[in-house]
Amino acid sequence: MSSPTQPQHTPKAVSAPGKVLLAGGYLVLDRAYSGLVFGLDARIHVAIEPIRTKSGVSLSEIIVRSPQFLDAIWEYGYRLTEGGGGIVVYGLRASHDSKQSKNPFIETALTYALTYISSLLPNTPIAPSSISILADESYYSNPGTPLSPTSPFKSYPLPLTSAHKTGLGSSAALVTSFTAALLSYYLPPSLFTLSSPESQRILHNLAQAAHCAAQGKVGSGFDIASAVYGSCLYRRFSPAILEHLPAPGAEGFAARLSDVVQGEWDVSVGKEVVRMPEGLRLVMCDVDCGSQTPGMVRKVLAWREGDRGEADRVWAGLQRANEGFAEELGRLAEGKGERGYERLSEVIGEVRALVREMGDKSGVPIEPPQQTKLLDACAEVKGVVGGVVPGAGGYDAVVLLLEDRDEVVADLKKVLDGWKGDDAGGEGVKIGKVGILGVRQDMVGVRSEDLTLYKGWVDL
Ligand SMILES: Nc1ncnc2c1ncn2[C@@H]1O[C@H](COP(=O)(O)OP(=O)(O)O)[C@@H](O)[C@H]1O
Ligand SMILES: C[C@@](O)(CCOP(=O)(O)OP(=O)(O)O)CC(=O)O
Repeated sequence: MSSPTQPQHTPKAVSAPGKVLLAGGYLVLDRAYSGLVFGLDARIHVAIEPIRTKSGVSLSEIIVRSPQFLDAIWEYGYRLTEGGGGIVVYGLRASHDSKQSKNPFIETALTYALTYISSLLPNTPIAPSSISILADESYYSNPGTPLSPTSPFKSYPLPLTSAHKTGLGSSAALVTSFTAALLSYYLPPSLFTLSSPESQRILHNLAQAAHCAAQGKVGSGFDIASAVYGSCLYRRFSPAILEHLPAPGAEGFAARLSDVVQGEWDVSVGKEVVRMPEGLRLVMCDVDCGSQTPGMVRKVLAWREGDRGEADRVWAGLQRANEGFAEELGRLAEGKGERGYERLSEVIGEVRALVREMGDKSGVPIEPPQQTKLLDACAEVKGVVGGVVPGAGGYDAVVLLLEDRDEVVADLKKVLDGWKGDDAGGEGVKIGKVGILGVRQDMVGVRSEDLTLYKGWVDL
C-alpha cells in the first residue's frame, strides 16, 4: 500500500533505437562539421512498474533487472542529500561489493533522472519501483534461445559482462530508454509526455549529461541524439555545456543539472534531410577480428592538431562528400532516380577515398586494407550499391547500402560465408568471420511501448 503522500504510478514501457554513423566519423566531434546517423530497428526496451512485495514487507529500493542475462540484477537504495546535491543512489546487497556486478550506465542514469525528477517535484518522495531491461538480439553476437516462439527477446546463458557486443550503441539506447521510462513514470503528463517535442528536448539533454558522466568523457553525442530522435543529420552541442557540472551529491548538483537540462543547447538535429530511398536498405555486418587499435580518436585528433592545414583540407573534402552522400539519398528518395544508383556508388567511393586518406595520414587503420578488400568484394555483388566502415572505423564492422530484395541479401551472404580475411595490411590483424546482423535503418527514435510485448519476461 502506498502512503498518502506517494502518488500511485502506472506501469510504463519505452524503447530507443541503436545507431550507425554512416558518414562523419571524427568530423562530428567538431561543431563545424556534421554526421549522418541512421537509427536501427534494434531497440533497447525498459519497463517500469511499482515494486511487488510480499504482504507486510515494505521495500525502499529501486530494483533493476536484465532478465535475458545471468545474475543481472542491481538493487539500489536512494536518498536526498543535503546542500542541494540531488539524489544519490547506492548499491544494496553483497553482490554490489564485486566490481563485476556494477553497471555505471544504469547507476548514473538513475542518479541523474531521480535528481531531475526530485527538483521538479521537491515535496514528493520517490516511490520504490522495479525496472526491467530487454534488448533486441542484434546487440550481441552470442547465440540466444527464445523464451517462446512469439517473444522477440532471447535469453543468454551468461553474465552481461561476457556478452559480445556488436557495436550498435547499447549504452546510448539503454540510457535514453531508461531515462525516458523514469521520467514518464514519475512525472505527471503535464511535466513530461514522451511524444511532445519539449519533453524530447529535456530527455535528450538529460540523457546526454548522464551518458557523458557514465562514460567519463564528452563524446559527440550522436548516439544519444539518434536514440532520442531517430535517423538524423547531427551537429553536436558545445562540450562546454556539460563541462562544469558538479558530481552527484556535491553542493548545488541538483540546481545545476536542472539548469543544464532545461537550458538552450546549440545542438542541431536535422530529421527531414535524412531519407532512405524506397527500395534501398542498410545492412550491418559484424566482423570477427583478432585485434583492435585502442585510442583511435586520440590519435586522429593529435594528427589533426599537428598538421592543421592538411587536416582541414581532408575535413572540408569529407564534409562535402558526406553532404553529397546525404543529398543523393534525399534525391533518390524523392523519386529522382532516373540514373539509377550510379551517383550514389560514386559518392560512397569519394567518402571512402577521403576516409582512407585520413587514416593514412594519421596512421590510424580507419578503413584498413582488410576492410577495403571486404567492402570492394561486397560492392561487386549485384544489387549492392556500396558500403563504408561506420563510426570510428577499424576492423570490427562494415555497413552496406543495397537494394532491398531477398536475392541481394542471399548473394551477399554467399560472399560473406566464404570470406577468408587475410592479413592484407601486414599489421598482424586477421579478420575472420563476417556475419550479417538482422537489422536495418529505422527513422523512429524513442517511443512508448505496449507492456504486453514483455509477456513472460516481466511480471506485470
Ligand atoms: N541488456 C543490458 N542490460 C543492462 N545493461 C546493458 C545492457 N546492454 C548494455 N548495457 C550496458 O552498456 C554497456 C555497454 O556500453 P558500451 O561499452 O558503450 O557499448 P556500446 O558500443 O554497445 O554502446 C555495458 O557494459 C552495460 O553497462
Ligand atoms: C569517432 C566518433 O566520431 C564516432 C564513433 O562512432 P562509433 O559508432 O564507432 O562509436 P562507439 O559506438 O562509441 O564505438 C566519436 C564520436 O562521435 O563520439
